Amino acid sequence: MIVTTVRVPAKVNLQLGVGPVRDDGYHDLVNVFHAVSLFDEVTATPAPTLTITVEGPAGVPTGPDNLAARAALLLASHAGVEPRVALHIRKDIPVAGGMAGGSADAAAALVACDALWETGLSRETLLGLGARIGSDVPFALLGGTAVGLGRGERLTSLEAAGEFHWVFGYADGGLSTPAVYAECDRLRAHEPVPWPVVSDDLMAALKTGDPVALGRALQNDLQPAALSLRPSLAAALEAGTAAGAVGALVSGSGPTCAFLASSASHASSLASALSDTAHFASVRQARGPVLGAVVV
Ligand SMILES: C[C@@](CO)(OP(=O)(O)O)[C@H](O)COP(=O)(O)OP(=O)(O)OC[C@H]1O[C@@H](n2ccc(N)nc2=O)[C@H](O)[C@@H]1O
Ligand SMILES: Nc1ncnc2c1ncn2[C@@H]1O[C@H](COP(=O)(O)OP(=O)(O)O)[C@@H](O)[C@H]1O
Repeated sequence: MIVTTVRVPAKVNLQLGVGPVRDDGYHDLVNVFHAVSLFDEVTATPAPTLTITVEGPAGVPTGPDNLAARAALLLASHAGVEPRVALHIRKDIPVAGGMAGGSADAAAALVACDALWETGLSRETLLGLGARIGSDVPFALLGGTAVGLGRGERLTSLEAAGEFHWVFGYADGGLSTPAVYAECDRLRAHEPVPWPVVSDDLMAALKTGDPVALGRALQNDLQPAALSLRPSLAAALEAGTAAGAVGALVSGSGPTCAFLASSASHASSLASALSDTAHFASVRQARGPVLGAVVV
């Protein structure tokens, strides 16, 4: 029996510039995605009907609202095949953590089902189907470091020199992405919201691979909203800075905190210092950039 397993990374947003809310309820973004070495795995096995099983944290739906199920159904209907597949998801990416775990699983399911059903869809078609599932899904297919415009789905890959070393502080309990965008709108209701532009400092830091410069250039317009909804994040970020992180920010819509280290060994000592605090449910070390969804 053919079984296909796809490994797919989490992301952190190096820059998340959020423009005014659009008529369709979405926000135009400058979203600089960076894929990091925390992975989910999706295994596709032939089965009479579509089923989803999840290994790992609680709180992930196993019905048609699982993003991997939506991906399998969309691909089947696009390719004109029956969605006869059992998808098993091994989760290591935090749920509702601002690291795009659900989007990652959708991207992995697209790649796994395309391989299992031998539908041979082009990369462009998979990216297009991904964008219909969620704004972050195309990046999980692409990986690396990339800037996403529009909702975040119009991607251009960026060259990044070398490797960056990260520490992630997972929280107890997630934050809802729509709720964080709504809080961002509420906080900015009485001020002009400029159109976001790509940060020159960030682009320069990526070209040279200098972690200190990258740390200074990290920027997340959703961070004030995440902190407003989860005030304890302020002290959590401060703990990382106090422990020597060269950059500290909320990952996307949060509540995961991302800390940049200056080297692999610095990341190890930072991770162990943060593990000794009470700010995080767990602390993980990772490097980036890494590849997007790949068959393993
Ligand atoms: C904030 C980010 C940063 O990368 O991700 P997370 O940190 O949550 O993982 C993304 O913009 C989340 O992308 P994704 O989770 O795919 O969002 P979608 O399913 O497309 O949209 C969910 C909801 O988020 C809001 N949304 C999303 C994208 C966008 N450009 N503007 C928005 O306002 C809308 O309220 C939308 O209904
Ligand atoms: N495969 C999946 N993994 C995780 N969450 C999923 C998945 N499919 C659907 N969801 C739902 O999507 C919500 C947000 O998931 P996730 O992508 O992990 O968050 P975020 O957008 O913050 O990165 C979850 O709370 C869950 O209800």
